[in-house]
Amino acid sequence: MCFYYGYNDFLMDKLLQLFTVAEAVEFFEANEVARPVTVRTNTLKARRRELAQALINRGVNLDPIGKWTKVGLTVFDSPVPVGATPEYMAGHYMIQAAASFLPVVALAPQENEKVLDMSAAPGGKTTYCAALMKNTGLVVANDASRERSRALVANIHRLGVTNALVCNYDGREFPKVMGGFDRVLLDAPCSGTGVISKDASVKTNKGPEDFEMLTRLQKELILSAIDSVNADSPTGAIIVYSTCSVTVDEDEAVVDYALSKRPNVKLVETGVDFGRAGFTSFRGKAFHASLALTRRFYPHTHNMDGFFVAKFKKLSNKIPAADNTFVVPTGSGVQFKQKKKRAQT
Ligand SMILES: C[S@@+](CC[C@H](N)C(=O)[O-])C[C@H]1O[C@@H](n2cnc3c(N)ncnc32)[C@H](O)[C@@H]1O
Repeated sequence: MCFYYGYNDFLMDKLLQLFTVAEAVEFFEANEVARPVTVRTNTLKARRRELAQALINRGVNLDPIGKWTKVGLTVFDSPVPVGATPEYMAGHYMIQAAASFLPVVALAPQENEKVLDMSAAPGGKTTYCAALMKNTGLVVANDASRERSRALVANIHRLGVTNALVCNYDGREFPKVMGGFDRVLLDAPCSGTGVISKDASVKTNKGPEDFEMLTRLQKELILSAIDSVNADSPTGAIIVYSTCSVTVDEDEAVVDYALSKRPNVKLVETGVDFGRAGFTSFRGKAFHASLALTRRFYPHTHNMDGFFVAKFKKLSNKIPAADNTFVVPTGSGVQFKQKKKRAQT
């Protein structure tokens, strides 16, 4: 199979652990085929019906993506490049993979909230958040890479987003730089095993040390994301963790780690009513039972990129720590460590 599909032994083993052999073959086959081109209507500037008509008038053959989104269109074929139409230039839509809508659907940002997109470039999800918030409140669009942030800034301008602030911190520096958010999206840097049809180099360019490095970073980032949210937010206190990878190490294992380190959060329904439930155990390791609330999306079952989405609700700004102290994270209002009072007997 490695030879036939062109994967290295390490990744082939990892992926085979996820599926029966028959389903693994379906997954590998789906990775050989490009996913449909999809676009998201930018509701800050356009309505889907009018956008669809404008594109049809240019000879584009399209349809709504599905019942679960009111803003997505699938483009079957087009006589003009969809990234160069006057409607595209005017910011009426974003070319965005259908699966990449899902973390924002789960995040469900509200008008006038303060939202952090911790790893935002090139901005598909930031601009979707801004549209749902109708350009009110604030979206802090952060990405560690200044280079990748150029596209983020360009998309923010093209789509007419006026409530975003772009910055280039390492996400692990939050909430020290800024905290108290109503919602945080961590669309984490990952191995990209869900998007092999777009980038076949993933088949061979990742080894054990890459996974070690990535999962360590994902674990550090998810704790920062949680600590950056204000549990007392009257409308939110929500964290969404997503990846475009299907490996358990980068998905359920990271979420399970976060639940163990931050008992002040719990998993909740993602609000996406399709996708497969996350693993509650894997290769003999049991995860928290609530991992069943997370969602997995696969190219061979949903005809979209492989994706993982988990949604947390933060219950308290205090982190019960192992040494009997409560740690109140910086940026959430108070900055101190306090000895937990012993229960009076
Ligand atoms: C999956 S991509 C984000 C895609 C983006 N959310 C979108 O929808 O357009 C992951 C991003 O994480 C950024 N990144 C990597 N390490 C980071 C870190 N330590 N802190 C913040 N961002 C980081 C990368 O530069 C990359 O742009």
